[in-house]
Amino acid sequence: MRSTPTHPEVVVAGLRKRYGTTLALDGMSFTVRPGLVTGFIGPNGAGKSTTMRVVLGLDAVDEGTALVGGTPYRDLRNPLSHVGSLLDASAPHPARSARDHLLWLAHSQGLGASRVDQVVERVGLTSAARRKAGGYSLGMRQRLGIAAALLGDPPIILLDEPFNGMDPEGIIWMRGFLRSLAEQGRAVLVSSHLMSEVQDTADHLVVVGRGKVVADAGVADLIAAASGNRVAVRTAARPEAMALLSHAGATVAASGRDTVTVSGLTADHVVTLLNRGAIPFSEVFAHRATLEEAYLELTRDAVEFRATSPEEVSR
Ligand SMILES: Nc1ncnc2c1ncn2[C@@H]1O[C@H](COP(=O)(O)OP(=O)(O)OP(=O)(O)O)[C@@H](O)[C@H]1O
Repeated sequence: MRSTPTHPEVVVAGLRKRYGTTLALDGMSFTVRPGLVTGFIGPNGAGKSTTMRVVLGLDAVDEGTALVGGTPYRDLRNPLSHVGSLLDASAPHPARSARDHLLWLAHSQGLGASRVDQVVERVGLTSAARRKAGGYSLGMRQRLGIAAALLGDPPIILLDEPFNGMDPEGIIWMRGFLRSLAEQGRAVLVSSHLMSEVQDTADHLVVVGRGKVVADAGVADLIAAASGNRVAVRTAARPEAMALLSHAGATVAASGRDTVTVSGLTADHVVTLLNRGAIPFSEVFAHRATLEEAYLELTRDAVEFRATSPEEVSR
């Protein structure tokens, strides 16, 4: 049976950390709550791995606190039964099998072989568990790392880029697996630099850029915020429609093959203007952003190199 601490949460508050001239963490603050998969997402170098290392007591900070179940990680008496983590899925000794690796870890925690067999089965490695880990694919090493994280049956799980190296079948498995961990009441933090990896899995998103949080919200709220009050127009006369609406004071952008997204005007106003200008259109509808768009918008200033879209026109 799992012993759950009273507050199986991770609370990160005001973390600041500098590596030489690089400010890796610049006031990073958020909470990871039980029963939810929290996606920890941001471009490369945003500070995700550093934050996880700080939470796990592997890196010191210049300022701020990171608490696990109300306690700094280093003060936990039996840490692996509180927090399971996957930071770097480098293989264990290549000549050692997954099972032997896990047995060694389990013994260090006073756990027996039956727990090893349970976690091996849970991550779908049973048929490969007695093979040498040196021959494992990256996806199999990720599963082995997750099995190790689960050994102590912790209520908090931190996984850094667990989708790395997984094939499509592995990704589908991983999504369902993360959901099941949250449904068991665990607090699950999963980092990724790709929104597509976490969008069907996460309940909550902490979006980071340049060492700090740029959005901390439920998935639906993020989409609503990114959608704004924009209107989309489908038209065969896109250049004319863009010129007319832009002239009327709207901010317009081309999207898809034949669509213009418009902000600054109501749908009624857009229809009136298009009719008045005799510009044909097949549809005018409320624009709904995708999570990917929301993410790109939020992290726009945090990405060092990004190609600009030649289609974008603003007033
Ligand atoms: N040990 C280190 N020494 C020097 N700089 C570091 C070190 N670790 C991280 N950094 C720098 O700190 C910043 C944050 O890095 P971090 O690895 O935490 O980002 P990340 O969001 O996990 O990125 P990625 O998705 O690429 O893993 C980066 O600019 C990185 O180069």
